[in-house]
Amino acid sequence: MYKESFNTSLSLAQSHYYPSNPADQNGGSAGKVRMLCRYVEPVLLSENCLSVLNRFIANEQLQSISVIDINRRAVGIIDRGKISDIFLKPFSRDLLGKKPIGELMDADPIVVDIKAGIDDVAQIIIDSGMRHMVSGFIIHENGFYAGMATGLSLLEEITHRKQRELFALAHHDQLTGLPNRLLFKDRLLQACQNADRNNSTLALVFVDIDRFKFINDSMGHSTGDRLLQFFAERLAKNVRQSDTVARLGGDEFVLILQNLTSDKAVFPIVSKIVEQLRLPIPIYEHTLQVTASMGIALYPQHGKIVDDLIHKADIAMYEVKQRGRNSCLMFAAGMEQKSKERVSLETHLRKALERGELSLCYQPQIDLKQGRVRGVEALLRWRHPELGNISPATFIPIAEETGLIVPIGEWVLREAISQHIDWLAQGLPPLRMAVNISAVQFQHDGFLVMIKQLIAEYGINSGYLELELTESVVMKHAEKAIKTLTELRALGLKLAIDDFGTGYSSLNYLRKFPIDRIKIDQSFVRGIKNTPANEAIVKAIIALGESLGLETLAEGVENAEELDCVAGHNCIEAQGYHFAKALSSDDLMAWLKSNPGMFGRCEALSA
Ligand SMILES: Nc1nc2c(ncn2[C@@H]2O[C@@H]3COP(=O)(O)O[C@H]4[C@@H](O)[C@H](n5cnc6c(=O)[nH]c(N)nc65)O[C@@H]4COP(=O)(O)O[C@H]3[C@H]2O)c(=O)[nH]1
Repeated sequence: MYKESFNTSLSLAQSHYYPSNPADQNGGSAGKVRMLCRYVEPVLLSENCLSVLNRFIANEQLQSISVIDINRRAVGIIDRGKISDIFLKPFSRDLLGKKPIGELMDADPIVVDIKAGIDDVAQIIIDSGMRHMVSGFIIHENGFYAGMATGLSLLEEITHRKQRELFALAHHDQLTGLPNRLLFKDRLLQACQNADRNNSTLALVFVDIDRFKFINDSMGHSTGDRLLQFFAERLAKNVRQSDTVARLGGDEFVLILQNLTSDKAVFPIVSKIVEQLRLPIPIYEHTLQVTASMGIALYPQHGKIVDDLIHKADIAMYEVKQRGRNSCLMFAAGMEQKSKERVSLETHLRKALERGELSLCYQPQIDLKQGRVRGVEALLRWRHPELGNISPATFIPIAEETGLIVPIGEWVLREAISQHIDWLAQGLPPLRMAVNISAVQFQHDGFLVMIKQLIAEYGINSGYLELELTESVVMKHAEKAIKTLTELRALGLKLAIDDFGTGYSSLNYLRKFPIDRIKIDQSFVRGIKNTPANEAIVKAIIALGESLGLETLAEGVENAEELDCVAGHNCIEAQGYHFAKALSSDDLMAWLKSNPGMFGRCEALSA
């Protein structure tokens, strides 16, 4: 029976293995003494010293031998050092050889249950002043001798565990527990090798939370962290165990989907994930609804080299962002060229400001009742020495994504204010100066401070400075927007909602926004006479403005027909090619001179 229990312990000890996935090891049990247990034939208390000496001589691996009583209970331990020390003395073999072992053994062994935790044993050894650290301790199971463990094996186990912890730390993301970039690359390499062996396809999917930065900045970092954890859980729940979900940093996640039966097999999986990610996420007292953009690259179709594959999945994800987010796309050859152009444009844009390649144009805004210029809209222009004129529709989104819009936006405001002051100095009546403010700028922490500083620095009458914000910028996180708009209003600035009608507006909020003007988007003005639906919308927006006490301005008026129509519905102001395109300061002067009625009597222009 004892033999049986010894053998069981031995086989258990031998069969123990460490899981290969470090995440499993990390989350696994703290480790039992069972894994240290080595079966060593014990000696009986009544045996004599010589027989024990012979065992040590025959087996150099033995550091110590345990002593059991006739009931097979551990009662002592004999250390190799002690035995050899005694028997090396002259005549000791003869003198002590026939004595019972009980006289030489350490009668105070550390005996531990096989189920005890390794940490507890380590603590017992430390508490006993490190006794038996080398020789070992005796392990019992249900009161019977089960084997021995040396302190060395305990040390080794603890060291391994520390190494595993360090491995897990170095290879896992601390916030979500997912593999990090380092481990992800390793897994991807392995997955590619597997795909080669099995002749199968794998998909690498880049996942990015849409507008995460904004959520993180506006709702606080702890909400952001919680969101990332939820997001990680959702991703992990929606893939197979054999697949990998990793976090590369920030809000960037990746999936490695293995053993796909065909190229198309990835779409149902990814579409399902997109759907699942959209579901509301309860965080503290909020319920957040986020979306994600996903880019897919296939191995081996889109790249045989891991870095190449990563690059392509990233390009595909970027393309999804460009097309309005909240979707997934597979990499396609054309995307790469577009991405290269974008990167090159971004590099040029970074230098555009310091190289003086940016300038402003001004498009007149006309009061329709009086037929006079009331203001101008400042529109940014970029002329690159080799690439020529680059449209703001192309470079403003890049400036927004890279954060360059913050310094560029400040430059625009400075330039526009300087121009306003310059025109006044030239004797022109004050013109309202409308400046476009992008979402990134508006949400930037230093925005209000910067505006206050500019007003103080230039001494501009703030009533002539109008900020244009799009509908979506103010409607999203409307409560916060109301606060900022109210502060801007208190500084005396005018506020306009740009591209009105293209986004989603809550009438309730619209009522609360301290704004002065609604700019009707040009898509409703275009061909208004022949498109009854557009005319109805324009009419409704004008009526809405009237009822809320807001002025209205029709954008993109290109001909007399469109002008008559918007004027006929009592729109207050208009701008568009029918009057003038966006003009340089000099051209605007020339235009004003050739349209003398536009300013009424103005000596500066008639000079
Ligand atoms: N087809 C047609 N177009 C007309 C007509 N009248 C004006 N436009 C164009 O419509 C755009 C109006 O500006 P937006 O809606 O603010 O749209 C602007 C604005 O969103 C952005 N943008 C321009 N300058 C700035 C800036 O300084 N800061 C920021 N954040 N965005 C700017 O770039 C967009 C495009 O600007 P632009 O290319 O200058 O294009 C301008 C203008 O040239 C017309 O009768 N017909």
